[in-house]
Order: sequence, then C-alpha cells, then structure tokens
Amino acid sequence: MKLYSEAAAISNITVTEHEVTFDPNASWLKFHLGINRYALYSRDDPTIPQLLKDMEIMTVVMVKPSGHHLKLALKMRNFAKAMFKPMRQERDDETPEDFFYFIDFQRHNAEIAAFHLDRILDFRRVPPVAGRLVNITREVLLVTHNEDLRSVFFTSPANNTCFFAKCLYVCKTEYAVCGGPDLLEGSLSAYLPGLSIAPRISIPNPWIRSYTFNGREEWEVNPFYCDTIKQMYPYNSGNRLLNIIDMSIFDFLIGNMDRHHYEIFTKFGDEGFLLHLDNARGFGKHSQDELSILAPLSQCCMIKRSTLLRLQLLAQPGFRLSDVMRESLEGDPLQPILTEPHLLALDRRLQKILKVIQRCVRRLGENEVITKDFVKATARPQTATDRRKSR
Ligand SMILES: Nc1ncnc2c1ncn2[C@@H]1O[C@H](COP(=O)(O)OP(=O)(O)OP(=O)(O)O)[C@@H](O)[C@H]1O
Ligand SMILES: [Mn+2]
Repeated sequence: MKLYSEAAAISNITVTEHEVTFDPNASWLKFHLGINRYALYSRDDPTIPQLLKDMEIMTVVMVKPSGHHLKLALKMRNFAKAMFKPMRQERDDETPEDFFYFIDFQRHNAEIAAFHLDRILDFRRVPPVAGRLVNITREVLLVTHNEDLRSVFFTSPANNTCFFAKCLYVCKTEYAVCGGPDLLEGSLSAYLPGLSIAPRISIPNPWIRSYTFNGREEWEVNPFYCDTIKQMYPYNSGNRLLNIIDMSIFDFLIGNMDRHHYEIFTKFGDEGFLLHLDNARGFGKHSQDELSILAPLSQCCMIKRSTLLRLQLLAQPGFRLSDVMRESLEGDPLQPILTEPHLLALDRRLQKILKVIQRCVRRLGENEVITKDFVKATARPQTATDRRKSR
C-alpha cells in the first residue's frame, strides 16, 4: 500500500469529487419508508421502478469495499447506497459437477433474476436489484478515497483494468475481476435502512446444509425432522414455519443451496417477514433440479394458501412463469439476464413443487396442508420474568 501511495502521488492521480445533494423525495428514502411488517414494498409502489432507474444511471460519488467476494458499497449523488456484485461468470456457463455449493461463484445475474422472481411470486422479500455496466476506472478507482480499495487495482496483460478481492495473504490474479477494458457488468442491490434505524437479526436456517465435504445434517437423515421443528420456538406458532416453506420454494426455483441463514427486522417481532438476501448462488445449473431444497415443504406438508394460488396461476398457459420472468427481466439494462434453459427450468420446477403439494394433499387432506396466511402467534419465548413467575 505504501508503494502504491507513492506511485499514485508520483503519477498525480486525483480523486474525482462529485457534489452530493439531499433530496427528501429520493426513491431510496421512499423505499425505506415503505417497508412494513408484511413486505419490503407494496405491490404497485411506483417508488420501486424509480429506484431501479436511479441505481442504473445515478452518478457514483463514493465507493468502499464491502466484506469479501469482490463486493463494493457504492454511494450515489443523492445519498442512495447499493451493493455491487461484479460479473464472474458468463450467462451460459453451468456450475461444474464437482463444485460444492459453498465454493460456487457468486453470479450477478442471479441476484437480478432473484429480485424479479421474488416480485413475481408476490413475496416482495428481496431488496430491489438492478444491473449496471460500471466503468471501474472512472466510477470506482477515481472516486474512491479508500486506500485498501485503490491498492487492489491493477492492469492486466491484456490492458484491462482489474481489481482483487480483499487479499488476506497474497493477491492472486485468479481472484480478480477485470473490465473490458474499464467496463464491468454487475448487480446493484438497494441497501436496506441502516442497522441503527432498522435492526435485523440473522437466524440459522433450520434446514441448513453441512458446510463440510461429507457432513450430513439431521433433516437429511430424519424424515420426521419437521415434527421436531414444529415443537420449537419460533416455529411452533404463527407464520414462521410457513415463511421458511415459502423461502424453500423460492430457493428451489432458483436452485440456491446456500441459504444458511435468513434475516428478519427485529421491530416487526416474530411475525415479520423473512428477508431473502444473498441470492447470488442461484441459477447455477439449469439442467438439474435439486429436490432436497424443497425439504421444508415436502417434510412439513404445509403451504400458505396465497403462495399456492400464486404458483397455480403461474402454471397457467397465459401467465406462465417463464414468460412473466422473461418479460420482467427485459426491463433490466443488462438483459438478457437469464438464458432460455434457465427460464424453462422455472416452469419445470414449478410443476415439481405442485406435485409435492398434490402428494401432501392426497395423504393429509386440504385442510391440513393448505393454510391460512397470517396465523396469529400464540407462543412467546420464555423470558426471565416468565420463568420466575412459573417457579
Ligand atoms: N441490500 C442490502 N442492504 C443491506 N445489507 C445487505 C444487503 N444485501 C446484503 N446485505 C448484508 O450483507 C451481508 C453480506 O451480503 P451477501 O451475503 O449478499 O454477500 P456475500 O458475498 O455472500 O457475503 P458473505 O460471505 O458475508 O455472506 C448479508 O448477510 C446482509 O446482512
Ligand atoms: Mn452471503
């Protein structure tokens, strides 16, 4: 870094300063204000298309690295913030057979497609995501004040501008992304309100996978696993388990095996919706349907009526999921976002979900399987006072 700073001083690199203006009507602010206990935004909220547009074109005024995996936090002229995940993989590359889900690439197009799918499913639990072609020299290197970030930029043998992920030991070029020569595709996910205003907690997914080469989790070996979960707080009352099942349906459709945690806003209590953050490991293989992702649905045999109705609608020829997705994704500047085989896989997977539900209904009857939304929570976690009282 010292050498870099000296080199930068000698070559007289200047940081571009952009004017920042606060606008009380800014789309990101309206997005934040519209978040409620049911969803991140309402169905016809005009703020969301505006926010997507803003993320696509607004001037970037500040950039910081954000964790690992080449993520960047971009700040726009109107104080909007977005998380940038750069393109790592071509649209028609499939994840190699021998890859474990936890070493799979993060795909920027999966983040974009997952936002559209979540909206089409009427969940509205994924923050808005838009694609953008970013000039990594002009919009990142020349606007960042962050020394760490500036120090990971380099020029490749092919004369393209590239940068590394935060390197713990030695920066290796295989962990870098390069522009062509400066332009790089990426996904921009609108930031949620800060944790001090809208605190969230991250909770392990009860159907978490083992993150080792040959480990097995209990749900993979115990067919009655759901009975245990149903007894446990917070899955023993209210909507939480139904929300987990919704999430498994979403993940099965996108082929995401990496849902180790989910987040909720603490202010909405146990009844709040689950955030579906980090969908970058979806859409890795179109030729394979990973049925184990559906374990919460197939083991618990429960689904919200609203979710089922939406899935049935999207299986109708006039509202076919792949057609609705194709049309929705055409609105993104980086279109086409998904190749045809990935779009068609959605229809095939939807049929498989409906089959699992049919089997449940045949076995247990509609009343057991198809559940009303917004079941009122009855169970509460035992607090210290409760325990004292019951003694
Ligand atoms: N749109 C968002 N707004 C605010 N915070 C977000 C947003 N998206 C993700 N995050 C937070 O940042 C964390 C990391 O993001 P994400 O999981 O998408 O990236 P990742 O590369 O997989 O990183 P990690 O390895 O840390 O999980 C998430 O767990 C979440 O808490
Ligand atoms: Mn993650």
